Amino acid sequence: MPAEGIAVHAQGAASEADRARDGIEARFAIAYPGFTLHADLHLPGRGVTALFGASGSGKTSLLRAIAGLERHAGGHLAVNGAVWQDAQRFVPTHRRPLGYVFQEASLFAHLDVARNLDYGLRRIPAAARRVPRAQAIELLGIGHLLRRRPDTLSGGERQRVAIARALLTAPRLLLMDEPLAALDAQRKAEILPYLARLRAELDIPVLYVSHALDEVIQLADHLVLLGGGRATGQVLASGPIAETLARIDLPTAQSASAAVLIEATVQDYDSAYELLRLGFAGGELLAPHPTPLAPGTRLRLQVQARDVSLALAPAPGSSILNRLPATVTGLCSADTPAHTLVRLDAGGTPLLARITRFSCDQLHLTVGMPVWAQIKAVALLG
Ligand SMILES: Nc1ncnc2c1ncn2[C@@H]1O[C@H](COP(=O)(O)OP(=O)(O)OP(=O)(O)O)[C@@H](O)[C@H]1O
Repeated sequence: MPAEGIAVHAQGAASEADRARDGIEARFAIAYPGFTLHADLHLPGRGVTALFGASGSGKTSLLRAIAGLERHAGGHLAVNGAVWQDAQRFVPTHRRPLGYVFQEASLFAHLDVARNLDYGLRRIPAAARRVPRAQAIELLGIGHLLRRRPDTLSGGERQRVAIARALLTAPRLLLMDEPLAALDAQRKAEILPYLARLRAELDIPVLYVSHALDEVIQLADHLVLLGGGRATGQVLASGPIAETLARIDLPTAQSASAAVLIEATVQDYDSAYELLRLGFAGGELLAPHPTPLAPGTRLRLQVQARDVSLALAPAPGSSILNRLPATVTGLCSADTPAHTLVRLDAGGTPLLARITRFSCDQLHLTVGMPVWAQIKAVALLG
């Protein structure tokens, strides 16, 4: 394996170096007894990249390789121009400017929140700090918790402290390994907006391991999909989130929970019916919401493939609010023999519809056909 890694690097040294300056270059051949994963990734140097895939596909192993917690011969890692591993060098984990947030927050039980944060700060000279202490506290909403001990905090609060502490270590890369997996749905919903704020307000690239698609749709800009069998992990795709989720050749689209991401902007609010009118490239959508949101607010929407039905004409007398003219751009079998997955284009925005194979045959759907996409529910993801 080392020979392969070096050869790839030597062939295009100049262009590799240029590319690596902007982005994360990660090439690893991970080989454990009974499991292998070859990854050759060029990831954006900013924003959130999700490492998503089934249990055992190698997400954590890849993250540990990137952190330098496991040393794999022949590996190559450069983060926005800084080489952390190649044929000649291996920067040990404690010398890598990275923050690591695990599933369970590992705070010091005998220290209050303020001292837990200061512990992160100790080894970072003031000039090197990238996120001021006050900003980290404000971003994670933990100002009122500073005098509390970790055992008096909820799981979500503990995790917010752990994230703030990771930010204070002046990271050039933030690694998060299922940081919400130990939380119940309510705690998860509480903490997700804080993570979305980090994405919006900090210029630190994040690699985010998850196997929860809703989390990924809410947070990620780029998606790395891992898959494979029990003994072999594989990178199935790596690309911008919206485009990659709509690829019908991938298991994400073929599963019963398939969904696409639409970026929309609030147009106005009908307070009599508590409905938001949202604009996006493919038209307008209405979504119930208990409170007004300011026009111009940008939102991520999740549209489940199972909530999209198709009609050949705009059906009158239906309770479905959202109907969009669209074109069929792809058809393939879904997760069960009874279902078909239809890819659609609505004014440049890809959509997925999971319909019965029977309906697909009844409508004689073919690629290129104009249809009406009827969307039963739209989840607003903030
Ligand atoms: N240090 C190790 N030695 C041997 N095998 C390992 C080691 N670490 C991980 N594995 C194996 O590598 C495979 C991938 O594990 P990994 O934890 O990376 O998967 P994952 O996608 O993060 O899974 P999950 O979502 O369940 O956390 C598994 O089969 C695991 O048993």
